[in-house]
Amino acid sequence: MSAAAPRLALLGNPNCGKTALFNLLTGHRQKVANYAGVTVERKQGWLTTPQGRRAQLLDLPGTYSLDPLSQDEQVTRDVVQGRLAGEARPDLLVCVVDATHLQLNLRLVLEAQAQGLPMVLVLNMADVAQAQGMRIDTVALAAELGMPVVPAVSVQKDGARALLEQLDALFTQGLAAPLPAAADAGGVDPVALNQRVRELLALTLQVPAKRWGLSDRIDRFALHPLWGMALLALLLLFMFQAVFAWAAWPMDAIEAGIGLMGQQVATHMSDGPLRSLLVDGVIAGVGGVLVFLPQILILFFFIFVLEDSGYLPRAAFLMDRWMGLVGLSGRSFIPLLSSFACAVPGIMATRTITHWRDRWLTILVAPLMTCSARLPVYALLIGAFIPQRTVGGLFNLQGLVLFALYVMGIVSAMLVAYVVSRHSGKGQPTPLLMELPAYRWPSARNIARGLWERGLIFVRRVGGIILALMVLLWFLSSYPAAPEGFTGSAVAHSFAGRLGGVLEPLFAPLGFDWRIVVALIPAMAAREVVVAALGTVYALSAQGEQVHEALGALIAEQWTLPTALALLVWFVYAPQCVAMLAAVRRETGRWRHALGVAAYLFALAYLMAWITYRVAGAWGAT
Ligand SMILES: Nc1nc2c(ncn2[C@@H]2O[C@H](COP(=O)(O)OP(=O)(O)OP(=O)(O)O)[C@@H](O)[C@H]2O)c(=O)[nH]1
Ligand SMILES: [Mg+2]
Repeated sequence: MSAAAPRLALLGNPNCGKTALFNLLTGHRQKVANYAGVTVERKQGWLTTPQGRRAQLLDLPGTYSLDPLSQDEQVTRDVVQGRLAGEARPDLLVCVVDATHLQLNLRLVLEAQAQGLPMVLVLNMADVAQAQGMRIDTVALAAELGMPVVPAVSVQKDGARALLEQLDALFTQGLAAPLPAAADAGGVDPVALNQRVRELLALTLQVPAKRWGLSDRIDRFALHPLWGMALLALLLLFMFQAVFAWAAWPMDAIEAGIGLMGQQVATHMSDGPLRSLLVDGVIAGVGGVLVFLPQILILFFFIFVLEDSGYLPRAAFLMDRWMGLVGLSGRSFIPLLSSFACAVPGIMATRTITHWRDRWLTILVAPLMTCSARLPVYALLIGAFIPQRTVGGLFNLQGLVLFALYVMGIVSAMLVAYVVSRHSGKGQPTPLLMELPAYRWPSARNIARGLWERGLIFVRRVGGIILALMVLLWFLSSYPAAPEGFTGSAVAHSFAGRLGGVLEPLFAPLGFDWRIVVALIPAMAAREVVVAALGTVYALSAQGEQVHEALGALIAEQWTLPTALALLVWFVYAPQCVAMLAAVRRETGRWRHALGVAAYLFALAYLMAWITYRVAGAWGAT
């Protein structure tokens, strides 16, 4: 790229649509959602103006002020002031404001003016402002502020045309050289700032008389201490019911397809290592995980709807009091909720938490939220051991058990937070200051795109790391081959079987036999690998009629209920996820912290699985 290409940076309050604009201009697909604090690091892309000029565009975390409170806001200040090592200051600030919240948003614009950089003001969400009957005199605003002002709708195909044309005009003119930044970023007098904002609004903004909006009416119910909680519980319960109920037929279809493929290969190939690799390693292992694609997509469908609608910060508001009781702040809610998808972005999202103590506590318990990689494990075991029964005429028992496992993770997280915060001294309770965005219909395009991407990620994982691990596991479980006349399972004679045998005594108190232990080892890389690994190990050790049975049916025959329950509980706590531990190391800067997380999770997993095994056994569930 040409070294002379101008560098543009997007600056604005949280949730004003910077990332939506960034995606529209650069064609990227960064995460956009209807709550504050979605973007926590700087992202870079390229845009092309209608006249064919290229410019570099930076997306930044949202901030209310250039006087940063949290780590993500600090990134924004550092970029704007050119404090980031190895990175020049931007040549132009593209200030984005939510046109429906000018009073709040203009403060940052005025503060940014003290930075001495050329600026453009984008009045985003122009569609919403118009629908609310607002009128903004852009000409007067531009004259008052001394910078170009353009409207934009960042979620519409051509919504940034005015901005692009304005950029062309600016580039033709030549951008002014930046002046040195004001020494003290937050040094603007807040009283004077508010006064100036009021003046500007009086001159340029016409709003219709305030009506009770739909958002307010919904919120009277959704934020009610009692009804609001009931709604939240119902929403979550419905979600887990749907994960089982809606996924049934697509899963059956995928399973049938994979079964057919296995049979075709088995009948058309001559017996030998290659056939075994394909049937037992690839098809039984990898295919076994692929079956869970529909459930993962359904889970993400709900997560996307919740994110896009604006409901999440309401849930955070409802939960704030309860989180305070265990020493967590309401700010922890969204990072913890993101951890339902995956703990890695959840741990990254803790950058929005101001106090280190609150942040560390959130990082510590984030892995206890049930991530989507555990879903295949849960679904496999629930499908095999929990009967498909209707409870109370309404709920399906499998969905209820799944819900209970999620609740178990949440309750454990709360208990751990409580114990740790009691022992690490009382922190300052930080009040939850959070904007409640207006409710919005989730955009079908956004959701479809998100699901497509999620599906691709899952299939790539299955075809990449899981496939590779399964080939390796197949090899380790097939060699050395059992000698002629060896009685018992051939797998037990292999490398993997011997290793499983050595470790078996350690896990025997939990009811795990050597096959489960063998499957737990590759699952260190990623939790859902255990499903594939069980598929491979059981396919290799299947005899006679069992050869054509699906994994679920096989384990239902061979395991006792206490073993299955203990393994389920193991995965509520399981520390097995290299990516999560690496994220803890990255965000805290210390290996010690990552090892601490691994150790406490392992201890908890072992203890809880043991208790489950003993209690279920004593209950007579054999
Ligand atoms: N109707 C409408 N919605 C918009 C517009 N721009 C963004 N949105 C929505 O506003 C919400 C916030 O958008 P984001 O792009 O994530 O906001 P952000 O400024 O990057 O937020 P942070 O990263 O948290 O600072 C999302 O739900 C978008 O779909 C717009 O012009 N019109
Ligand atoms: Mg963003």
